[in-house]
Amino acid sequence: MADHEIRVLDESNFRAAHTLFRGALHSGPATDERWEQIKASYDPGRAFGAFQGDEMVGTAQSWPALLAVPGGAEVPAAAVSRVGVRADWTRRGVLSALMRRQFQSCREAGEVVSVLRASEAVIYGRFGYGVASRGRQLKVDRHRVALAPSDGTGGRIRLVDLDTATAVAPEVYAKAGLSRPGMTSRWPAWWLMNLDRGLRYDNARMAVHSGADGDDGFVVYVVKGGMEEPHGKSVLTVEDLVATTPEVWAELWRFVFRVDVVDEVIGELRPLDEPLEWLVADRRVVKVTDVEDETWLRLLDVPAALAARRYAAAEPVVLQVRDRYLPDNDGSYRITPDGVERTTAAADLVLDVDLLAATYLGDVSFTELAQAGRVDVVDGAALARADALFATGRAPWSGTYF
Ligand SMILES: CC(=O)SCCNC(=O)CCNC(=O)[C@H](O)C(C)(C)COP(=O)(O)OP(=O)(O)OC[C@H]1O[C@@H](n2cnc3c(N)ncnc32)[C@H](O)[C@@H]1OP(=O)(O)O
Repeated sequence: MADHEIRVLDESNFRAAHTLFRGALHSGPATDERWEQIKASYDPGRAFGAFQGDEMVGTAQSWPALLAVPGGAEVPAAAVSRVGVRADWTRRGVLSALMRRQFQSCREAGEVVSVLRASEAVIYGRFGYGVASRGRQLKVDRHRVALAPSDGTGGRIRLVDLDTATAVAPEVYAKAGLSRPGMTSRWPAWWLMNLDRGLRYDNARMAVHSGADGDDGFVVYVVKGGMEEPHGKSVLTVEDLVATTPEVWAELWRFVFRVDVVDEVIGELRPLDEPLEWLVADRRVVKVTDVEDETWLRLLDVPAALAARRYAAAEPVVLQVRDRYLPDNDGSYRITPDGVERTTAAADLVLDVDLLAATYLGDVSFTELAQAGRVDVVDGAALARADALFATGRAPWSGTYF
């Protein structure tokens, strides 16, 4: 019998859970002032604790969100976060128990998928999470930036204060919509924990673009170094950039490159196919310094998830999916451009549910996975069919870090 039990947390133990989570990541407890802001981000019924008696030894929580899938549908998703097990309790099955409980409760809430950002890449694959989108880290020497000619947008960019920022940003985000596979809606606590916190405590700035139809894009950035340190490099990091049109996207980046007393511009977890190189005259000034996993995706309800996305024109394929944690997902699925059905027909390709998640938004092809020996190939010709069916026009990307 397990030496701990999982319970739903309530207001009386949210703070202890937060302190436990921060401790697991080697940070100290939040101050009273910070906690006043953070406590609203705990959703009753969505946070769990692992207890031995009255002592909490592990925790995990989530927020309800929507995930955009290929074809444009938005499926109910759990955005999982604040996962931690006390260092003296690790490797005793506490996270495994928390995950099982969380899966159960998310499925009861009708959530089709869950998404998270992983502190370490070795943790979540066993629970059926796969890397479904990635981002690239960019470094630009601002002194070498010459912007390619442009007519601009005819709009205007203005710096805004905290009150305006917190009013405008969610509206612009809604206007822009979840325009690529992998994007998620942003829940109220996300804005609080990111935009509000950044502007209030971390010296972030927000610039808003407005055009003929009002506010239609914004960029949040923070500048560090420079004047604070003698002879230091001044580095501007783009934290968030949301645009309703490609023209506004370009104008916001041009604005960023024009901010004075900046030596270097950094973009973190930017889309793999963001055409920043084409915005500048010399494409070599845009250095890709890293490519990292962004969305870890768990298909909680495989039939519903497969049915929610669209498929490109190609001959059908039968995928057999293995799911150790949620065995009712186990089985074969016939995928066609017209829809998906469970089938007893022989499988063409066999793969684990974490790898299906990796293909789901279009980040990796079946051929690539098969080449690495991660897919069992029954019919080699099916790889090209599966790749064609699952192909999407754009690299999946979320842009919402939590
Ligand atoms: C979404 C987010 O919040 S990401 C943040 C995640 N949190 C952290 O990184 C904080 C620091 N780490 C921790 O708190 C813990 O190590 C956790 C939460 C990652 C894992 O908790 P544990 O209770 O130790 O996991 P549990 O005992 O259930 O492990 C299950 C399996 O995963 C393996 N595993 C779990 N975490 C790790 C890890 N970090 N590295 C390698 N293997 C791991 C275990 O060895 C075990 O393998 P087994 O089934 O073959 O025996």
